Amino acid sequence: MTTLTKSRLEQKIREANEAGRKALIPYLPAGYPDKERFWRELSALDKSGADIIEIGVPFSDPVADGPVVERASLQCLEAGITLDWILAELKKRKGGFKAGIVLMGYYNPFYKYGLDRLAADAAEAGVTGFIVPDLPMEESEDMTKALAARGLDLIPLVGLNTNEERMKLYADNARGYVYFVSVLGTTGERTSLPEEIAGRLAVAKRVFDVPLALGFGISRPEQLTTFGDTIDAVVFGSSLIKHLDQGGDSAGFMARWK
Ligand SMILES: O=P(O)(O)OC[C@@H](O)[C@@H](O)c1c[nH]c2ccccc12
Repeated sequence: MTTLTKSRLEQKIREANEAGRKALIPYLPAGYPDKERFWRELSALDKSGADIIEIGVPFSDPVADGPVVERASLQCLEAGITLDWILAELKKRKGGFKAGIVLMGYYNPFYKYGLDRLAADAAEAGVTGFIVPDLPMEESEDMTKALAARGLDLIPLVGLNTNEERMKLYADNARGYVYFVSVLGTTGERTSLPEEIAGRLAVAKRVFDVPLALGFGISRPEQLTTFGDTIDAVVFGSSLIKHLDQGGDSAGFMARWK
């Protein structure tokens, strides 16, 4: 594949690492907790240290979402949040965020929108990448191509059950960063992370040139101490949503990570 420009997402993570810290990637479902406040929280995340912001596209059958994310995104779905709305609202704010913007969503709404149109409109709206948990690598060529034509990345998800051979296949096309899923199961906070993570991360670190982001079940920096430099970025969703539900704000949540 021809790489026209260096990935903005990779750059964001490298910049954070050069400043001596892990890149921070908060996740919020689009339109959560409500349409207006969502954009305020997004700006607050952007101003309080987010390097990349992952925006969830609500979907009726979110197979990889745990209870907290699922409830939040269903609420957004019921409030009428659509991919069109997300792209139109982002377009109005283009250039307003320092952080890279990634859309996380299931394949069906993207496919229905039309992959070329999606890539064009997303680029216009300032989006820099996509995460599509239910799109297997074997079926991702069309989307990867459509996105690449606009300089956008499709972020691969790898996990504890991804063997080295398969990681190498992903590595051929990996751009932006690799999302390493810390648990076998759905999103959501965990009291402890599986012990085999460190070993699998070490393999991933060897195989991939792009940065590694760890996500699923992360709520505090202390959970990361054992992984040292093998991870370059951290993703958190459920813990941020809960923090907002309990009356907190995004800036307060981000302060934990300073
Ligand atoms: O909620 P957690 O455990 O912090 O995990 C991140 C997560 O919410 C976000 O990245 C995400 C939400 N739904 C997903 C589906 C697949 C992969 C990732 C996601």
